[in-house]
Amino acid sequence: MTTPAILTLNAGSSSLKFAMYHAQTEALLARGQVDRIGPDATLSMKDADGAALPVAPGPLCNHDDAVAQVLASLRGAFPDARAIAIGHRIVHGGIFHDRPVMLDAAMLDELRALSPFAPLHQPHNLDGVRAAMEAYPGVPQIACFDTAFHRNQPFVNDTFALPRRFYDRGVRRFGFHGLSYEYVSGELARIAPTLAAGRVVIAHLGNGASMCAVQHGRSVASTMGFSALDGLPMGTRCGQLDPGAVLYLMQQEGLPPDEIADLLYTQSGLLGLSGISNDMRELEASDHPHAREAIDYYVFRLQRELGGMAAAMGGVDALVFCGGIGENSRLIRARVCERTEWMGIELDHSRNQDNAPVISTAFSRTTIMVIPTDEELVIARAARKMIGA
Ligand SMILES: Nc1ncnc2c1ncn2[C@@H]1O[C@H](COP(=O)(O)OP(=O)(O)O)[C@@H](O)[C@H]1O
Ligand SMILES: CC(=O)OP(=O)(O)O
Ligand SMILES: [Mg+2]
Repeated sequence: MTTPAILTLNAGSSSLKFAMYHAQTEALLARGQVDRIGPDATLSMKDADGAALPVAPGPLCNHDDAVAQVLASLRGAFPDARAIAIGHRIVHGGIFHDRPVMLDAAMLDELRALSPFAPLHQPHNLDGVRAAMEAYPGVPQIACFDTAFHRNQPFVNDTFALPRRFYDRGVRRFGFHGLSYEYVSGELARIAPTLAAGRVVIAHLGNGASMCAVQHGRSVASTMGFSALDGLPMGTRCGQLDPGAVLYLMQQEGLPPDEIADLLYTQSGLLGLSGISNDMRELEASDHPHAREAIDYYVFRLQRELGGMAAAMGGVDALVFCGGIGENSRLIRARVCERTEWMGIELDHSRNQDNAPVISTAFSRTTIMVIPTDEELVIARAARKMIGA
């Protein structure tokens, strides 16, 4: 007897996250990741209870290697599983895709043309697709877009005040992290339908970070814009930046475009400000003044953007934290909620310390929640639906 399975792949610039689900029951069978793809890469895999599973030995020097070793590890641990669909996280779906699509050669060409819009994500996402197509010829491959959730935002959040022709050419705000927002909004609708029908701010605080204003279940504003650089500061990305600063780097400091891209994507954010680490745990543990200032800046920007998201909806009924920092950092959550009583936000410090699902006081006008996100499950559900499993 074979087990029909759905695989999900989420290929980042230096990581590959994956999961496998039972196609009929949607039960998680395994999840894992390859970190720091290259000579020092590591591959780990766990079962649904979090117990470590053995992985295949072999090189993890590039994305092709990583996909091959992941597939070999899954085959080794689940010899009876048969992949009937593979779902992929694709960061950029362009201006038209507001839902998942089946991948074929023409669609791959269309998505490859979007690589300049997301240079640090899209090419790797598509490398993952190619490697999976070669390993599983004939198995349906489904693209799930990070941009889809935001595609029907109002024009005022979709555009920049540039001449119109650039909007028509796709210089728009795409939002990103949409799979996470879809999961968290869905969970909120399940746990607290009245709140989900109102005005919700979701803060996705991982290595990449953004906030989204979700009203009546629909994205109306978000902090990430044209690229995954905008909005909140992140592990290594700058977040909101005056375009004049980029002009200065080009014109006065003479930095070529590739170096500027590297600076903004990989040397800025928490890492750039602290000079110590991109990892919030390390910064929280450090007593270096630059680590403290990096956290101060992070919190300050979060508070400013929170005010902006609330303003976009005329108020806020629920604030939801997710992502590695949002789900785990008591310090960041507590500090973001400081001096926010004017917005009706009142944190219950002991619930926050306990990492409780609801961390606001009984008197808080705004409910504050922590909902662990699950982008993989959103991808698996979409793939299942696409093939009619
Ligand atoms: N207990 C914790 N306290 C503070 N930060 C944490 C904690 N656990 C994880 N993080 C932070 O979460 C971030 C990674 O988020 P995650 O969502 O796992 O990343 P990715 O975007 O790669 O999926 C890192 O900055 C890490 O330090
Ligand atoms: C779109 C984006 O920023 O994704 P990540 O946070 O995974 O880098
Ligand atoms: Mg992430």
